[in-house]
Amino acid sequence: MLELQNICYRVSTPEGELDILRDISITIPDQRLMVFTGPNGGGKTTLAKIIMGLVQPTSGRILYNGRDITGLSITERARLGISYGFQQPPRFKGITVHDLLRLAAGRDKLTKDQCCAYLTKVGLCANDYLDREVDVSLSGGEVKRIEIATILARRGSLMIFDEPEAGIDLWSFARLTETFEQIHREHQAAMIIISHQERIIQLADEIAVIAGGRIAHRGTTEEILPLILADTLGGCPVLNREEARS
Ligand SMILES: Nc1ncnc2c1ncn2[C@@H]1O[C@H](COP(=O)(O)OP(=O)(O)OP(=O)(O)O)[C@@H](O)[C@H]1O
Repeated sequence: MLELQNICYRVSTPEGELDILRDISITIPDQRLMVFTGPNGGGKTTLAKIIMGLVQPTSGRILYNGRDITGLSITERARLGISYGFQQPPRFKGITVHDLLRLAAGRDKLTKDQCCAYLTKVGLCANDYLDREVDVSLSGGEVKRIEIATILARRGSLMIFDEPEAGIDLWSFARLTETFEQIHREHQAAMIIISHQERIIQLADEIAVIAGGRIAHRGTTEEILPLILADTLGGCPVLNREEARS
């Protein structure tokens, strides 16, 4: 179980101090599929990076399975089973897709067939990709899918995907959605998926709408999706309601 307690993140800018995240508290039980959604710049990626240890919160605590991991490095968190797929994945010149999958799997020795299975889950054919370098010759959508395959190969207990739909074609997206569904159905891991896609939002056990550095709203798909899909001519109804309350 992941517990975020009163997470704040403040940065100094030439214009002064800027609060990116303001007192975020949320608990994500094991095997839960949580979707973070909300307007651009709301703070979703920053929160995901704080969970992974890429960004250190200004204040607040992160507990994973009861242990305080706030001060742990990325590597230590990865060892505990947390993995994160970047919104814009890095490339690794000189490293093949096969190497990357084997590195991700760690001690598990991956056979070619297993690599093939992971690539298939993201809509890629192993024959075409296993020996290719993860360099600039790959398209954005290909790198994105390869990175997601490495997260699957890691077999962690908490997988965080940052806009997995970005740059991915409709066919691969459908395959990817099935993969998320399967992981969830088979209780393989907890997942946090940052997404703006209705199809992914529909998979969620719970949705958190993050806006202005706060959790503006939380609820089930049934509660949140109609609000998001409602007429937004006057702005986001979820957020408007929050503003009216405060
Ligand atoms: N180090 C920083 N210095 C200044 N501003 C920052 C810093 N890190 C994040 N921000 C700002 O904080 C806000 C939240 O960024 P973040 O990437 O978390 O948003 P997001 O909800 O993931 O957005 P999107 O949906 O566009 O990916 C943005 O306005 C961003 O420019």
